Amino acid sequence: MRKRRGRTSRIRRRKLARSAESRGVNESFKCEFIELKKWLKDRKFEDTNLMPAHFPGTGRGLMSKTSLQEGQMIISLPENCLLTTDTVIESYLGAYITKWKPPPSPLLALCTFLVSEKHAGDQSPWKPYLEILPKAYTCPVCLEPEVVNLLPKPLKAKAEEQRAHVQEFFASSRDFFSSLQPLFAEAVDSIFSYSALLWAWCTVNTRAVYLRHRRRECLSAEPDTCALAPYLDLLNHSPNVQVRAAFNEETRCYEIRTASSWRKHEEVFICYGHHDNQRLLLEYGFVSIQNPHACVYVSREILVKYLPSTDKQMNKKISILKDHGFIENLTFGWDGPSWRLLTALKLLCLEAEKFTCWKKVLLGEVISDTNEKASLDIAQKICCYFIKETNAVLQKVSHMKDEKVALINQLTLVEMLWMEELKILQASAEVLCHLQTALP
Ligand SMILES: C[S@@+](CC[C@H](N)C(=O)[O-])C[C@H]1O[C@@H](n2cnc3c(N)ncnc32)[C@H](O)[C@@H]1O
Repeated sequence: MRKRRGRTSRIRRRKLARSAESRGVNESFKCEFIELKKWLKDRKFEDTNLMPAHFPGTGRGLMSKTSLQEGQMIISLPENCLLTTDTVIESYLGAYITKWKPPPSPLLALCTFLVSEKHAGDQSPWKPYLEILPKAYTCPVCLEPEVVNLLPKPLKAKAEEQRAHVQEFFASSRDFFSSLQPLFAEAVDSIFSYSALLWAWCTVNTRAVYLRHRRRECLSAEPDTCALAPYLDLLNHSPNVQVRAAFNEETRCYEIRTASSWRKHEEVFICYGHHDNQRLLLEYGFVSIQNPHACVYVSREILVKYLPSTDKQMNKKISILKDHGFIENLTFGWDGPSWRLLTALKLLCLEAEKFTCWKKVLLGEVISDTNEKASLDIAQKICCYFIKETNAVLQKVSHMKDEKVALINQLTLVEMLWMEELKILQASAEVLCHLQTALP
Protein backbone atom coordinates (compact mmCIF):
# COMPACT_ATOMS: atom_id res chain seq x y z
CA MET A 1 0.00 0.00 0.00
CA ARG A 2 1.24 3.47 -0.85
CA LYS A 3 2.23 5.60 2.14
CA ARG A 4 0.13 8.74 2.65
CA ARG A 5 2.37 11.78 2.67
CA GLY A 6 -0.13 14.68 2.54
CA ARG A 7 -0.32 17.58 5.02
CA THR A 8 -3.44 16.21 6.75
CA SER A 9 -1.86 12.85 7.35
CA ARG A 10 1.30 14.52 8.65
CA ILE A 11 -0.76 16.56 11.13
CA ARG A 12 -2.73 13.46 12.14
CA ARG A 13 0.49 11.49 12.68
CA ARG A 14 1.97 14.32 14.74
CA LYS A 15 -1.21 14.53 16.86
CA LEU A 16 -1.17 10.78 17.42
CA ALA A 17 2.47 10.87 18.43
CA ARG A 18 1.80 13.73 20.84
CA SER A 19 -1.16 12.00 22.48
CA ALA A 20 0.81 8.73 22.71
CA GLU A 21 3.60 10.63 24.51
CA SER A 22 1.24 11.87 27.20
CA ARG A 23 -1.26 9.01 27.26
CA GLY A 24 -1.55 7.50 30.70
CA VAL A 25 -2.30 3.90 31.63
CA ASN A 26 -5.03 3.57 34.23
CA GLU A 27 -3.68 2.06 37.46
CA SER A 28 -6.79 2.29 39.65
CA PHE A 29 -7.23 -1.51 39.49
CA LYS A 30 -3.92 -2.05 41.32
CA CYS A 31 -4.28 -3.50 44.85
CA GLU A 32 -2.59 -0.55 46.54
CA PHE A 33 -5.00 1.91 44.93
CA ILE A 34 -8.06 -0.23 45.71
CA GLU A 35 -6.96 -0.27 49.38
CA LEU A 36 -6.29 3.45 49.36
CA LYS A 37 -9.68 4.13 47.81
CA LYS A 38 -11.40 2.12 50.57
CA TRP A 39 -9.40 3.96 53.21
CA LEU A 40 -10.39 7.32 51.70
CA LYS A 41 -14.03 6.27 51.42
CA ASP A 42 -14.08 5.40 55.14
CA ARG A 43 -12.97 8.98 55.67
CA LYS A 44 -15.81 10.30 53.48
CA PHE A 45 -13.74 11.01 50.37
CA GLU A 46 -14.64 9.68 46.96
CA ASP A 47 -13.03 10.99 43.83
CA THR A 48 -15.23 11.59 40.84
CA ASN A 49 -12.72 13.58 38.79
CA LEU A 50 -9.39 11.78 38.86
CA MET A 51 -7.82 8.34 38.80
CA PRO A 52 -4.26 7.06 39.33
CA ALA A 53 -2.37 6.35 36.12
CA HIS A 54 1.13 5.89 34.79
CA PHE A 55 2.41 8.36 32.20
CA PRO A 56 5.40 7.85 29.89
CA GLY A 57 6.96 11.26 30.60
CA THR A 58 6.16 11.91 34.24
CA GLY A 59 5.62 8.47 35.82
CA ARG A 60 2.80 7.93 38.29
CA GLY A 61 0.24 10.71 38.47
CA LEU A 62 -3.48 11.46 38.29
CA MET A 63 -5.58 11.38 35.12
CA SER A 64 -8.91 13.10 34.52
CA LYS A 65 -11.94 10.79 34.37
CA THR A 66 -13.93 13.40 32.47
CA SER A 67 -13.17 16.79 31.00
CA LEU A 68 -12.52 19.41 33.67
CA GLN A 69 -13.44 23.06 33.28
CA GLU A 70 -11.41 26.13 34.17
CA GLY A 71 -12.12 27.11 37.78
CA GLN A 72 -13.52 23.71 38.67
CA MET A 73 -12.65 22.09 41.98
CA ILE A 74 -10.51 19.08 41.10
CA ILE A 75 -10.05 17.66 44.55
CA SER A 76 -11.42 18.35 48.03
CA LEU A 77 -9.77 16.19 50.67
CA PRO A 78 -11.41 16.10 54.13
CA GLU A 79 -9.35 17.13 57.15
CA ASN A 80 -9.41 13.63 58.63
CA CYS A 81 -7.43 12.33 55.64
CA LEU A 82 -4.57 14.76 56.30
CA LEU A 83 -1.49 13.75 58.26
CA THR A 84 -0.42 16.78 60.30
CA THR A 85 1.36 17.43 63.58
CA ASP A 86 -2.13 17.23 65.19
CA THR A 87 -2.30 13.62 64.02
CA VAL A 88 1.08 12.95 65.64
CA ILE A 89 0.34 14.71 68.92
CA GLU A 90 -3.01 12.94 69.26
CA SER A 91 -1.29 9.59 68.69
CA TYR A 92 0.67 7.32 71.08
CA LEU A 93 3.70 9.58 70.32
CA GLY A 94 1.98 12.64 71.85
CA ALA A 95 2.99 11.92 75.47
CA TYR A 96 6.63 11.37 74.45
CA ILE A 97 6.73 14.57 72.38
CA THR A 98 5.19 16.61 75.21
CA LYS A 99 7.77 15.27 77.70
CA TRP A 100 10.83 15.84 75.50
CA LYS A 101 12.94 18.94 76.09
CA PRO A 102 13.88 20.94 74.08
CA PRO A 103 10.62 20.43 72.18
CA PRO A 104 11.00 18.48 68.91
CA SER A 105 10.46 20.37 65.67
CA PRO A 106 7.19 19.92 63.69
CA LEU A 107 9.28 18.21 60.98
CA LEU A 108 10.77 15.75 63.46
CA ALA A 109 7.27 14.96 64.78
CA LEU A 110 6.03 14.14 61.26
CA CYS A 111 9.12 12.10 60.34
CA THR A 112 9.00 10.13 63.61
CA PHE A 113 5.35 9.28 62.99
CA LEU A 114 6.04 8.14 59.42
CA VAL A 115 8.93 5.87 60.47
CA SER A 116 6.99 4.47 63.40
CA GLU A 117 3.84 3.76 61.36
CA LYS A 118 5.88 2.22 58.56
CA HIS A 119 7.46 -0.03 61.15
CA ALA A 120 3.99 -0.99 62.46
CA GLY A 121 3.22 -2.50 59.01
CA ASP A 122 -0.20 -4.21 58.95
CA GLN A 123 -1.03 -2.74 62.37
CA SER A 124 -0.86 0.83 61.11
CA PRO A 125 -4.17 2.59 60.35
CA TRP A 126 -2.17 4.56 57.77
CA LYS A 127 -1.00 1.43 55.95
CA PRO A 128 -2.96 2.07 52.70
CA TYR A 129 -1.30 5.48 52.44
CA LEU A 130 2.17 4.26 53.43
CA GLU A 131 1.93 1.54 50.78
CA ILE A 132 1.66 4.01 47.94
CA LEU A 133 4.60 6.13 49.09
CA PRO A 134 7.79 5.73 47.04
CA LYS A 135 10.26 3.22 48.51
CA ALA A 136 13.18 5.41 47.45
CA TYR A 137 13.72 9.01 46.37
CA THR A 138 15.92 10.82 43.87
CA CYS A 139 16.63 14.09 45.70
CA PRO A 140 20.40 14.82 45.68
CA VAL A 141 20.67 13.72 49.32
CA CYS A 142 19.86 10.19 48.09
CA LEU A 143 22.28 10.24 45.14
CA GLU A 144 25.68 8.55 45.18
CA PRO A 145 28.55 11.03 45.76
CA GLU A 146 30.00 10.31 42.30
CA VAL A 147 26.67 11.32 40.77
CA VAL A 148 26.44 14.45 42.93
CA ASN A 149 29.91 15.29 41.63
CA LEU A 150 28.47 15.57 38.13
CA LEU A 151 25.91 18.23 39.07
CA PRO A 152 26.38 21.86 38.01
CA LYS A 153 28.53 23.62 40.63
CA PRO A 154 25.83 25.71 42.36
CA LEU A 155 23.55 22.67 42.63
CA LYS A 156 26.38 20.46 43.84
CA ALA A 157 27.06 22.92 46.66
CA LYS A 158 23.37 22.92 47.62
CA ALA A 159 23.22 19.12 47.40
CA GLU A 160 26.13 18.87 49.82
CA GLU A 161 24.41 21.33 52.17
CA GLN A 162 21.25 19.22 51.94
CA ARG A 163 23.18 16.06 52.88
CA ALA A 164 24.87 17.81 55.83
CA HIS A 165 21.48 19.15 56.94
CA VAL A 166 19.82 15.71 56.94
CA GLN A 167 22.82 14.12 58.67
CA GLU A 168 22.64 16.78 61.39
CA PHE A 169 18.86 16.28 61.64
CA PHE A 170 19.50 12.58 62.29
CA ALA A 171 22.37 13.11 64.75
CA SER A 172 20.40 15.66 66.78
CA SER A 173 17.27 13.46 66.90
CA ARG A 174 18.85 10.26 68.20
CA ASP A 175 18.33 11.03 71.90
CA PHE A 176 14.67 11.73 71.23
CA PHE A 177 14.35 8.42 69.37
CA SER A 178 15.95 6.65 72.36
CA SER A 179 13.24 8.09 74.60
CA LEU A 180 10.66 6.18 72.50
CA GLN A 181 12.13 2.78 73.38
CA PRO A 182 9.23 1.82 75.73
CA LEU A 183 6.93 1.87 72.67
CA PHE A 184 8.87 -0.81 70.76
CA ALA A 185 9.97 -4.40 71.26
CA GLU A 186 12.97 -3.92 68.91
CA ALA A 187 15.90 -1.59 69.53
CA VAL A 188 14.96 1.95 68.44
CA ASP A 189 18.35 2.29 66.72
CA SER A 190 17.27 -0.31 64.20
CA ILE A 191 13.85 1.30 63.64
CA PHE A 192 14.92 4.95 63.53
CA SER A 193 17.99 4.34 61.38
CA TYR A 194 19.54 7.00 59.14
CA SER A 195 17.97 5.44 56.03
CA ALA A 196 14.52 5.33 57.67
CA LEU A 197 14.73 8.98 58.69
CA LEU A 198 16.07 9.94 55.26
CA TRP A 199 13.07 8.23 53.65
CA ALA A 200 10.68 10.10 55.97
CA TRP A 201 12.47 13.42 55.39
CA CYS A 202 12.21 12.98 51.60
CA THR A 203 8.56 11.97 51.93
CA VAL A 204 7.73 15.23 53.72
CA ASN A 205 10.03 17.35 51.57
CA THR A 206 8.74 16.11 48.21
CA ARG A 207 5.06 15.51 49.01
CA ALA A 208 3.79 17.80 51.78
CA VAL A 209 1.31 20.57 51.07
CA TYR A 210 1.45 23.94 52.79
CA LEU A 211 -0.88 24.11 55.76
CA ARG A 212 -0.13 26.53 58.57
CA HIS A 213 -0.73 25.40 62.15
CA ARG A 214 -0.70 27.55 65.26
CA ARG A 215 2.37 27.11 67.45
CA ARG A 216 2.03 24.52 70.23
CA GLU A 217 4.13 24.48 73.38
CA CYS A 218 5.11 20.83 72.89
CA LEU A 219 6.76 21.61 69.52
CA SER A 220 9.68 23.92 68.77
CA ALA A 221 9.15 27.40 67.32
CA GLU A 222 10.00 26.38 63.73
CA PRO A 223 7.05 27.02 61.40
CA ASP A 224 4.53 24.19 61.40
CA THR A 225 3.47 24.34 57.76
CA CYS A 226 3.62 20.80 56.36
CA ALA A 227 0.78 18.34 55.96
CA LEU A 228 0.73 15.08 54.06
CA ALA A 229 -2.32 14.79 51.86
CA PRO A 230 -2.88 11.17 50.75
CA TYR A 231 -4.02 10.73 47.16
CA LEU A 232 -3.82 14.46 46.43
CA ASP A 233 -0.06 14.02 46.64
CA LEU A 234 -0.18 11.91 43.49
CA LEU A 235 -0.49 15.09 41.43
CA ASN A 236 2.63 15.85 39.42
CA HIS A 237 4.05 19.27 38.64
CA SER A 238 3.81 21.31 35.50
CA PRO A 239 5.29 24.82 35.28
CA ASN A 240 2.58 25.74 32.78
CA VAL A 241 -0.54 25.39 34.90
CA GLN A 242 -2.12 27.51 37.57
CA VAL A 243 -4.06 26.19 40.52
CA ARG A 244 -5.51 27.56 43.73
CA ALA A 245 -4.81 25.28 46.65
CA ALA A 246 -5.71 25.92 50.30
CA PHE A 247 -7.45 24.54 53.34
CA ASN A 248 -11.08 25.71 53.40
CA GLU A 249 -12.01 26.54 57.01
CA GLU A 250 -15.74 26.24 56.20
CA THR A 251 -15.77 22.87 54.48
CA ARG A 252 -12.74 21.69 56.55
CA CYS A 253 -11.26 20.24 53.36
CA TYR A 254 -7.97 20.84 51.55
CA GLU A 255 -9.16 22.03 48.16
CA ILE A 256 -7.53 22.45 44.77
CA ARG A 257 -9.15 24.42 41.97
CA THR A 258 -7.64 24.49 38.53
CA ALA A 259 -7.29 27.58 36.39
CA SER A 260 -6.71 25.37 33.36
CA SER A 261 -9.10 23.07 31.55
CA TRP A 262 -8.38 19.38 30.96
CA ARG A 263 -9.63 16.94 28.38
CA LYS A 264 -10.86 13.51 29.42
CA HIS A 265 -7.97 11.11 30.17
CA GLU A 266 -5.29 13.79 30.26
CA GLU A 267 -2.74 13.98 33.06
CA VAL A 268 -3.85 16.64 35.53
CA PHE A 269 -1.03 18.72 36.98
CA ILE A 270 -0.58 21.24 39.71
CA CYS A 271 2.26 23.76 39.97
CA TYR A 272 4.70 23.33 42.88
CA GLY A 273 6.02 26.85 42.26
CA HIS A 274 7.92 28.77 39.59
CA HIS A 275 11.07 26.76 40.16
CA ASP A 276 14.00 26.34 37.80
CA ASN A 277 15.26 22.81 37.11
CA GLN A 278 18.11 22.92 39.61
CA ARG A 279 15.60 23.77 42.36
CA LEU A 280 13.17 21.06 41.17
CA LEU A 281 15.97 18.50 41.31
CA LEU A 282 17.13 19.70 44.71
CA GLU A 283 13.72 19.76 46.36
CA TYR A 284 11.72 17.17 44.42
CA GLY A 285 14.25 14.95 42.65
CA PHE A 286 13.13 15.51 39.06
CA VAL A 287 13.71 17.75 36.04
CA SER A 288 10.96 19.38 34.01
CA ILE A 289 11.38 19.29 30.23
CA GLN A 290 11.06 22.69 28.52
CA ASN A 291 10.56 24.38 31.86
CA PRO A 292 10.13 28.09 31.06
CA HIS A 293 11.77 28.94 34.43
CA ALA A 294 14.84 26.79 33.76
CA CYS A 295 18.14 28.66 33.51
CA VAL A 296 21.90 28.27 33.63
CA TYR A 297 23.69 30.08 36.47
CA VAL A 298 26.83 32.12 35.87
CA SER A 299 29.20 32.17 38.83
CA ARG A 300 31.49 35.07 39.71
CA GLU A 301 34.59 33.21 38.49
CA ILE A 302 33.03 32.62 35.06
CA LEU A 303 31.70 36.16 34.91
CA VAL A 304 35.21 37.60 34.92
CA LYS A 305 36.88 34.76 32.98
CA TYR A 306 36.89 36.59 29.63
CA LEU A 307 37.46 40.13 30.89
CA PRO A 308 40.85 41.80 30.34
CA SER A 309 43.09 41.06 33.33
CA THR A 310 44.70 44.47 32.77
CA ASP A 311 41.59 46.43 33.87
CA LYS A 312 42.77 48.41 36.91
CA GLN A 313 39.19 49.14 37.95
CA MET A 314 38.15 45.49 38.01
CA ASN A 315 38.17 45.08 41.82
CA LYS A 316 36.17 48.27 42.25
CA LYS A 317 33.67 47.13 39.63
CA ILE A 318 33.22 43.79 41.38
CA SER A 319 32.68 45.54 44.72
CA ILE A 320 29.98 47.69 43.12
CA LEU A 321 28.27 44.60 41.71
CA LYS A 322 28.44 42.92 45.13
CA ASP A 323 27.13 45.98 47.00
CA HIS A 324 24.18 46.25 44.61
CA GLY A 325 23.31 42.54 44.61
CA PHE A 326 24.43 41.99 41.02
CA ILE A 327 26.82 39.12 41.65
CA GLU A 328 24.16 36.48 42.36
CA ASN A 329 21.41 35.06 40.16
CA LEU A 330 23.05 35.92 36.85
CA THR A 331 21.63 33.52 34.31
CA PHE A 332 21.12 32.40 30.73
CA GLY A 333 17.52 31.52 29.91
CA TRP A 334 15.49 30.43 26.88
CA ASP A 335 15.32 34.04 25.73
CA GLY A 336 18.99 34.82 26.15
CA PRO A 337 21.15 36.27 28.92
CA SER A 338 19.09 37.73 31.74
CA TRP A 339 18.90 41.50 32.12
CA ARG A 340 20.91 41.17 35.34
CA LEU A 341 23.69 39.23 33.60
CA LEU A 342 23.94 41.73 30.75
CA THR A 343 23.88 44.66 33.18
CA ALA A 344 26.68 43.10 35.26
CA LEU A 345 28.71 42.56 32.10
CA LYS A 346 28.08 46.13 30.89
CA LEU A 347 29.43 47.44 34.16
CA LEU A 348 32.45 45.14 34.02
CA CYS A 349 33.14 46.25 30.43
CA LEU A 350 32.89 49.98 31.16
CA GLU A 351 35.76 51.89 29.55
CA ALA A 352 38.08 53.62 32.07
CA GLU A 353 36.91 57.10 31.03
CA LYS A 354 33.24 56.13 31.43
CA PHE A 355 33.66 54.53 34.87
CA THR A 356 31.77 57.36 36.61
CA CYS A 357 28.64 56.29 34.68
CA TRP A 358 28.34 53.03 36.63
CA LYS A 359 25.09 54.10 38.35
CA LYS A 360 23.47 54.70 34.96
CA VAL A 361 24.50 51.20 33.88
CA LEU A 362 22.79 49.66 36.90
CA LEU A 363 19.65 51.67 36.03
CA GLY A 364 19.64 50.17 32.53
CA GLU A 365 20.90 53.16 30.51
CA VAL A 366 22.95 52.61 27.35
CA ILE A 367 26.39 54.18 27.80
CA SER A 368 27.99 53.61 24.43
CA ASP A 369 27.91 51.29 21.42
CA THR A 370 31.37 50.07 22.40
CA ASN A 371 30.10 49.08 25.83
CA GLU A 372 27.03 47.36 24.36
CA LYS A 373 29.18 45.43 21.91
CA ALA A 374 31.85 44.45 24.44
CA SER A 375 29.27 43.10 26.92
CA LEU A 376 27.45 41.07 24.24
CA ASP A 377 30.78 39.65 23.04
CA ILE A 378 31.71 38.53 26.55
CA ALA A 379 28.20 37.08 27.07
CA GLN A 380 28.65 35.10 23.84
CA LYS A 381 32.09 33.86 24.94
CA ILE A 382 30.72 32.73 28.31
CA CYS A 383 27.81 31.03 26.58
CA CYS A 384 30.15 29.16 24.18
CA TYR A 385 32.37 28.15 27.10
CA PHE A 386 29.30 26.72 28.90
CA ILE A 387 28.18 24.85 25.77
CA LYS A 388 31.63 23.22 25.54
CA GLU A 389 31.65 22.34 29.24
CA THR A 390 28.10 20.98 29.10
CA ASN A 391 28.92 18.76 26.12
CA ALA A 392 31.99 17.46 27.98
CA VAL A 393 29.91 16.56 31.07
CA LEU A 394 27.27 14.92 28.87
CA GLN A 395 29.95 12.76 27.30
CA LYS A 396 31.27 11.80 30.74
CA VAL A 397 27.75 10.91 31.93
CA SER A 398 27.20 8.81 28.82
CA HIS A 399 30.40 6.83 29.50
CA MET A 400 29.44 6.35 33.13
CA LYS A 401 26.03 5.06 32.07
CA ASP A 402 27.82 2.29 30.13
CA GLU A 403 30.19 1.48 32.96
CA LYS A 404 28.03 1.87 36.08
CA VAL A 405 24.80 0.16 35.21
CA ALA A 406 23.62 0.20 38.85
CA LEU A 407 23.60 4.02 38.72
CA ILE A 408 21.73 4.29 35.44
CA ASN A 409 18.60 5.96 36.89
CA GLN A 410 20.57 8.53 38.85
CA LEU A 411 22.81 9.23 35.86
CA THR A 412 19.82 9.56 33.52
CA LEU A 413 18.36 12.20 35.83
CA VAL A 414 21.59 14.20 35.86
CA GLU A 415 21.83 13.78 32.08
CA MET A 416 18.34 15.23 31.69
CA LEU A 417 19.34 18.29 33.68
CA TRP A 418 22.44 18.89 31.53
CA MET A 419 20.52 18.28 28.29
CA GLU A 420 17.97 20.94 29.28
CA GLU A 421 20.83 23.30 30.17
CA LEU A 422 22.42 22.64 26.78
CA LYS A 423 19.16 23.52 24.99
CA ILE A 424 18.92 26.75 26.99
CA LEU A 425 22.51 27.69 26.14
CA GLN A 426 21.99 26.98 22.45
CA ALA A 427 18.88 29.18 22.48
CA SER A 428 20.83 31.90 24.31
CA ALA A 429 23.71 31.73 21.83
CA GLU A 430 21.25 32.29 19.00
CA VAL A 431 19.62 35.26 20.75
CA LEU A 432 23.07 36.75 21.36
CA CYS A 433 23.94 36.37 17.68
CA HIS A 434 20.81 38.34 16.73
CA LEU A 435 21.59 41.04 19.29
CA GLN A 436 25.18 41.31 18.03
CA THR A 437 24.13 41.66 14.40
CA ALA A 438 21.49 44.25 15.32
CA LEU A 439 24.17 46.58 16.74
CA PRO A 440 25.31 49.47 14.53
C1 LIG B 1 3.80 15.00 45.16
S1 LIG B 1 4.61 13.71 44.36
C2 LIG B 1 3.67 13.45 42.91
C3 LIG B 1 3.33 12.01 42.67
C4 LIG B 1 4.47 11.07 42.37
N1 LIG B 1 4.73 11.05 40.93
C5 LIG B 1 4.19 9.65 42.84
O1 LIG B 1 4.24 8.74 42.04
O2 LIG B 1 3.96 9.48 44.03
C6 LIG B 1 6.04 14.56 43.84
C7 LIG B 1 7.05 13.71 43.12
O3 LIG B 1 6.55 13.31 41.86
C8 LIG B 1 7.56 13.35 40.86
N2 LIG B 1 7.15 14.38 39.87
C9 LIG B 1 6.31 15.41 40.03
N3 LIG B 1 6.14 16.11 38.89
C10 LIG B 1 6.90 15.49 37.97
C11 LIG B 1 7.16 15.74 36.59
N4 LIG B 1 6.61 16.75 35.93
N5 LIG B 1 8.00 14.91 35.95
C12 LIG B 1 8.59 13.87 36.59
N6 LIG B 1 8.39 13.59 37.90
C13 LIG B 1 7.55 14.39 38.58
C14 LIG B 1 8.84 13.71 41.58
O4 LIG B 1 9.50 12.53 41.93
C15 LIG B 1 8.34 14.41 42.83
O5 LIG B 1 9.23 14.31 43.93
